[in-house]
Amino acid sequence: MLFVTDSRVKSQEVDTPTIHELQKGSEWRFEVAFGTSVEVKLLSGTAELFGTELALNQTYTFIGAKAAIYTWNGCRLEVSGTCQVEYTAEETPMISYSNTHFALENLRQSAVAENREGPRVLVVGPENAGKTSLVKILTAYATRMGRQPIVVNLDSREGMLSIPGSLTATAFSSIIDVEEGWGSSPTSGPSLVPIKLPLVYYYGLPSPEDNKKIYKPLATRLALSVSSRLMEDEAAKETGCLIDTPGAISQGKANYDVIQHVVSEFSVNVLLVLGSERLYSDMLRRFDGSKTSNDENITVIKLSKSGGCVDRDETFLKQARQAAIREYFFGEANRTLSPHTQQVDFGQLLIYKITEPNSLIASLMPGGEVEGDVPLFGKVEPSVLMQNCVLAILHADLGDSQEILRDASVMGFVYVADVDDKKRKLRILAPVSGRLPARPMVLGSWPEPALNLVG
Ligand SMILES: Nc1ncnc2c1ncn2[C@@H]1O[C@H](COP(=O)(O)OP(=O)(O)OP(=O)(O)O)[C@@H](O)[C@H]1O
Repeated sequence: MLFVTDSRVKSQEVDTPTIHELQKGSEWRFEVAFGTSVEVKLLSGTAELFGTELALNQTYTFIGAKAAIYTWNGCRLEVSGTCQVEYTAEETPMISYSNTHFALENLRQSAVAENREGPRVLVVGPENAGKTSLVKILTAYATRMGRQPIVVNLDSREGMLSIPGSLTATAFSSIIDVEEGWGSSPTSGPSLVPIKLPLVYYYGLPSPEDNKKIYKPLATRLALSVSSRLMEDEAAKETGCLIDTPGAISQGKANYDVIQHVVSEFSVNVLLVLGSERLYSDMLRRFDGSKTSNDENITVIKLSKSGGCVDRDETFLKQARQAAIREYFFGEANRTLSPHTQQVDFGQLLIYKITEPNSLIASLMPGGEVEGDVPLFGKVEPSVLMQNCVLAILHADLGDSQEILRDASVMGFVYVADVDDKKRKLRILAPVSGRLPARPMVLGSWPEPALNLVG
């Protein structure tokens, strides 16, 4: 979801606003394409978007959004602009989602009483089952009660407070931005909603299956950071963590090893299974009644998928990824950032390409002797193929081994605006000014090259 003040977009909003009267327990579902905008204002009553309350009389602008505004007690909404799809639904799973939140609250209270960690919650389910939306709702409900959940995103297809391709962990102590969803964390400049700074790892591939030898260790790194944060930070310890996952690990037994890995690394004690009877029964068989490493029972809970969940087509998802990359560097209308371009020589950069064992290119990678036949990364020379790609700068040193590169977190991302093969120079867009640090950089294949970021 994006907010922009663009005259081309605004000029389409000439129609008079529509008023929606929502009965208690219902939601207004809407879809807005990229390139058009819809403005929503709460005129009376109370309403929330994926758990985050809307303020009365404030105008929220949505671009490239598929979402729902739910009301517990009834409300009036004023809507301007054209939605691709919009309707009101009386039947929603919100009561069971809120019961889940209160069940987690009970676990948090007993964790405090027994000086243990709050629940570590894993959400699994097929693609578009509403996993991310549920994690947003549970995060928003927890923060509304003054809790501080750590939210972990293990879905590299979409970024959470970072660009797609990354895996993150973030402490949420303040509200989620209504217009932005998770949004991206600003690389510079002020923000209306308090800034959340994620810990970022770059996986650079769309699915865990693409390279489990990188994916699983990254999940382990995140789990280690989360557990040390839970040890050090009382508010986070009481609340526990909420983990979002990619649909791919829930679709077929071939990837259950990834679920097993995440459950054991994060000491997950609550497994929420969304929208699949078969997955629920598989998870029950595998985990129900088993114990975590700290001897707590693992509980598996089935939740139904919301009828509002929409299958997003590839064009929409691609536009969302492009918007997330643009936003990382440039921010949005109410929070513009100041990225900086600079020329660098080919020789100044050390770039590694992430290996995809399933792809043929991998077999052509030079060097590397880690784990079996295929190296994790291959050194690559800058070339025009990198144009419009994003590179992750790692918290690592130039001579570090493949395992250290694999386990290193991300300092920030840069964008390759231009490559001049003849002069052996690149034009790089960085979020902040100053010389690029002398650190290894990683090129993945996800997200795909961004279009025209600097024109
Ligand atoms: N109640 C709802 N009304 C309208 N849209 C909704 C509703 N719930 C979810 N959506 C939308 O449906 C889409 C799929 O939901 P979501 O991203 O939560 O699923 P997911 O299981 O995380 O998907 P994936 O596995 O692809 O990451 C999203 O665009 C989301 O905003």
